Amino acid sequence: MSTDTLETKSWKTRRKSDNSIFNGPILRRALLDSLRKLDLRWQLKNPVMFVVEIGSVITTVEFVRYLITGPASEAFFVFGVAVWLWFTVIFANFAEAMAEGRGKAQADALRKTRTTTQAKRLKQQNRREDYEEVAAPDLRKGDLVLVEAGDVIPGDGDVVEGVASVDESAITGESAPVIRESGGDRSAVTGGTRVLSDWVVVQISANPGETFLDRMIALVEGAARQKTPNEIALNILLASLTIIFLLAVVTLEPFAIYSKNPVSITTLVALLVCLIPTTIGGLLSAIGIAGMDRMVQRNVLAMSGRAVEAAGDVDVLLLDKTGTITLGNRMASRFVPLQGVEEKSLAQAALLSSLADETPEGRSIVVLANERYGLHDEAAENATFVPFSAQTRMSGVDLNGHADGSLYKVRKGAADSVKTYVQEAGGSVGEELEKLVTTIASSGSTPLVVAETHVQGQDGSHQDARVLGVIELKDIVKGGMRERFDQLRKMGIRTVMITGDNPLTAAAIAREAGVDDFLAQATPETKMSLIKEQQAGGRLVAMTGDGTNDAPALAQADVGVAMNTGTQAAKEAANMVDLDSNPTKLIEVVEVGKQLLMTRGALTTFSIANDVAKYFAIIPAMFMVAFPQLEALNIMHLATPHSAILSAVIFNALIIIALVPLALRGVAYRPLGAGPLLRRNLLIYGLGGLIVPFVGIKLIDLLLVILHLA
Ligand SMILES: Nc1ncnc2c1ncn2[C@@H]1O[C@H](COP(=O)(O)OP(=O)(O)OP(=O)(O)O)[C@@H](O)[C@H]1O
Ligand SMILES: [K+]
Ligand SMILES: [Mg+2]
Repeated sequence: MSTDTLETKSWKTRRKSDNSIFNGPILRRALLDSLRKLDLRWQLKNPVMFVVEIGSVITTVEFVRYLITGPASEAFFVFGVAVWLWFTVIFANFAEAMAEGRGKAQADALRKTRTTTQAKRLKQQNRREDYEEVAAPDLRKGDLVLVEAGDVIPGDGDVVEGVASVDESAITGESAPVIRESGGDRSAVTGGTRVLSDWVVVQISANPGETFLDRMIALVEGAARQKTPNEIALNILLASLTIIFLLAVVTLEPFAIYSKNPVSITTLVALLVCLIPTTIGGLLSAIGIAGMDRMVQRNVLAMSGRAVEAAGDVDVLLLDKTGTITLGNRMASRFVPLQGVEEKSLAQAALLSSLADETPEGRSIVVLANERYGLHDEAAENATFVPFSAQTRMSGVDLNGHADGSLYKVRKGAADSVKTYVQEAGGSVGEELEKLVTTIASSGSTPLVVAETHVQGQDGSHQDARVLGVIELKDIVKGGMRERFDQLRKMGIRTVMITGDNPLTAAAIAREAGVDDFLAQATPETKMSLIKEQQAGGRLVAMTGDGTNDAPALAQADVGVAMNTGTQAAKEAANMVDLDSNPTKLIEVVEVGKQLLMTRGALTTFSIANDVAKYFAIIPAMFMVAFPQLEALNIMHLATPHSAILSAVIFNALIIIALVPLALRGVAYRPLGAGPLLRRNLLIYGLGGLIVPFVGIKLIDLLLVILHLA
């Protein structure tokens, strides 16, 4: 038992202590992997590096040829070019392997937390005593299992009965236990976590091999990674540039032969490699993997690279109110009867309507009725319970008491829903209720209206409906919300709170939390259509939520972040899961996304600018003998044609390895608008890309001369 707790700790500690990118074991594994990735089949997915590797093979063959035929000086030069071309490919492989390395180490640690547990599978529903022991891998979707204090939860699922505190450190790394309970938006449990106290019945929601832990392992390991549309587009651009330069270089040859100064194959290959965008070609995939990894560092699991990119461009953020902006344990705090109704009979009706209400709201009503009025939850005879739904916004009970077929119904729910219900049953709703609801809602609390109906006669012809009073549900806005929303505003992101609650409560909470806008009385459908509307206007929408009623919207959003505490439905629909269940995590998610886009943009700019300088180094070197007029181009004054070419190739390889840390860490993020950010990057990486190679190639050339290598 304690061993896997230890493993758990090590996965978190590893992550925390790991902020230096280069650590021993990861480095060793990456070095080996960069040799493994020399396999040409692997290189096929990266056209730029594929061409470089073919060039390495050609120059190696050339070297062997010169070894045999001489002259030795030429063999020496060709050897230098061949070696540095191999290095170019290996450095690019190394960048990718380093990016993958941390994920692989985490996947290993996670695998160790997968223990083979025994499960207590219930033979029938509602009979907790009656179970059989089976191995966790034998569980299937839909199975019900009992998990008691001390047991490891055998698979992913939703709590359908009971409340328990759960140690989820195996996946979240947080040691504080969390509460998981049936009925509300905190029902999801994850296989491999442990129940600390009490018991729960869990309905298994994933077959073996498809669990959250499996998906998490595949994700951090990069096994599930696919190229994003942006990456594919950039790759096509890089491939096109490569083809253009390839054609340009090939057509140089007849030109050179005509000038009676044929250029060697090695020189042509060197020229080609220097001109094609090897820097970004070599670092592109590392940048993407590192972006996903930075999400994991922040305890966010991004299911796709596409979601991470979309996060960088988000315009609108939709947040759900209860549990996301507020603490979410909406508790009944008082019963307020209408005139002529006794407080106790309101409490009695409220209790009756909540006996089978498994939501936290419902349970809190039972508790309050109990504490305040000593009322007890004796099971009602002949009761049909009406569970809460986000569509009806009501819950209650029908009591079929008497032989004469009379019916007694109690309903509680959102004010407008219950009002409509009462009016449809022939009752009336007065001024007094209106005022009461307004007062409670304006304070940010949620009013639940309680009504009763007596139905008489076999055909239900005689109905008598009336409102009894209101239950006040109190909720609290989480701390630090306003600051976070201010920050989002600075980043150019609009925040909208959406809630199933009434407009007055929504307005009060919205004001207190400092969101830009809100939408009240939202159903799952309206949440979804709001997102579609925004998307139709060309905006990228992010949404955070936890409830089952958020699931369709989470799936529709460009970036859907589900709280780990939420329901399985929400977690499955979303394309990110926040293990810390912190709704304002989206700020960090956006930052990581922006950082990814900026890093890719900056290194692409740098790479292309960079190649210009190599052009100035190599072209004069190639043709100076034949065309002395080209002296004007020879602004770098490199020692010899050979040293010029070799210096350019060496620089071209070294720049990749030099930029690996930047590719892995990402460029520094600043909350600036898109315009200033672009200008700043063009200045640094465009201008830098132009200047750095001139200096670098010149220095390498000097060094080669000093060392008598050229
Ligand atoms: N157990 C319940 N029984 C009856 N009515 C309820 C119950 N729980 C909530 N309601 C009413 O239904 C409304 C809608 O609830 P729903 O869960 O869809 O949204 P919400 O939790 O208020 O908001 P959010 O979407 O931010 O979570 C609530 O505002 C409340 O008035
Ligand atoms: K290049
Ligand atoms: Mg809700």
